[in-house]
Amino acid sequence: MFLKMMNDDDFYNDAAREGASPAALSPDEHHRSGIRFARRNRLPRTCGLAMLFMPVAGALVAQAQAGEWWLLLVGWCFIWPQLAWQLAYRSADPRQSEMGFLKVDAIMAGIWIGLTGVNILPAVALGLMTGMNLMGAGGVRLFSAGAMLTATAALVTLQLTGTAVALALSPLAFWLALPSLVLYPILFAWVSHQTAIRLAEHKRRLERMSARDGMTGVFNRRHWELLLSQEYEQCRRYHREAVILIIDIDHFKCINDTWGHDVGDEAIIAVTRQLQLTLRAADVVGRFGGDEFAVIMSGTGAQNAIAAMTRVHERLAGLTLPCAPQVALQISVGIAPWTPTFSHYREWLKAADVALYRAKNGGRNRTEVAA
Ligand SMILES: Nc1nc2c(ncn2[C@@H]2O[C@H](COP(=O)(O)OP(=O)(O)OP(=O)(O)O)[C@@H](O)[C@H]2O)c(=O)[nH]1
Repeated sequence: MFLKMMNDDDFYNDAAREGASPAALSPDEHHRSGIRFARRNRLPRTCGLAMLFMPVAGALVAQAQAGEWWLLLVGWCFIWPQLAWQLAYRSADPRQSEMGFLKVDAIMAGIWIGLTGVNILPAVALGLMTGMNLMGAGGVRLFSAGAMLTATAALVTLQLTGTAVALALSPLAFWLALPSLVLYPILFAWVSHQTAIRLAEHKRRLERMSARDGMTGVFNRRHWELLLSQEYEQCRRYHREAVILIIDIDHFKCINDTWGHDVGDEAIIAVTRQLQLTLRAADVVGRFGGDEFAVIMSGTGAQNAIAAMTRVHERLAGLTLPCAPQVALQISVGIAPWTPTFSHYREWLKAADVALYRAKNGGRNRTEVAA
């Protein structure tokens, strides 16, 4: 789980891969997510390969390898990380390219393991770095593929170059490999931690988006009903007082038709603000869609709810919309106190709806309490 979080987009896209929604990401989003993926690998690769230079160089000296290998080592450790990033960034499919580059790293690690005669500490440092990157980016599947590539590349290199296997541990090799063995896992953990923080923020944003109405910021109907069902359970268990209110703007269609939808939207936002300003912070305001709102008042009786709504009526009477000062904003309200006769929260909701209907039929701009 933790390693998978290194690659947070994969974490979210598991459902898509399993067939739930293959078209979850648009091509643009896929491209951007690929670039983020490549960017996440950039720092570990840059620092990791730089750290590997000394242990591998030390072992190359011991093996007296030819000069061109040194050029390749310098190129891999210091130029390749920037080149890989640039290539992935410019690629049509950055994720796919980066996956390929991780495999290139695995092959290169195998080549160095071969050229150093499987010198144990550089080999462990090489395997550790590439292994962590592969596992973090693509899980067990990519790690296994990478491990195979590393092993094959090491065997082929040993064969082709005729390098003698030198498994012995030297103090110099130990000191040259130590920084990468200690520092790279710490760096990798830090990058994972940063990814986990971003993932948590992303999750919070998604949760907020899924619970709130986009225009007004109050709870949407689905989430409000969830909170109502919880309130209903509390009332049933502890027989405590609570009321719900359904609020509808009067003649809203007329406001829309006369002044346009922009003014209609402004009216909806104005009513929301008046409700928020007038009601207690603990009251749960939701928008049912259109011009209809709902409120849960926990620990409150019908009389207090009526008093609160009288204040809202008064505030609205004194309110003018900047874009349409002639518009008179009025609301009708249906109130339903909880009673033990309700066998489901929907019956409670229905009672408030019936009260609202009575308020509308009784002339609007008024509050009615369920019988
Ligand atoms: N501007 C705007 N209008 C919306 C929105 N959602 C729904 N509407 C409109 O709101 C109107 C709802 O009107 P109703 O509540 O059915 O009727 P009304 O005119 O308010 O009449 P009464 O409720 O009987 O007083 C419809 O014309 C919808 O098209 C929105 O987000 N913005």
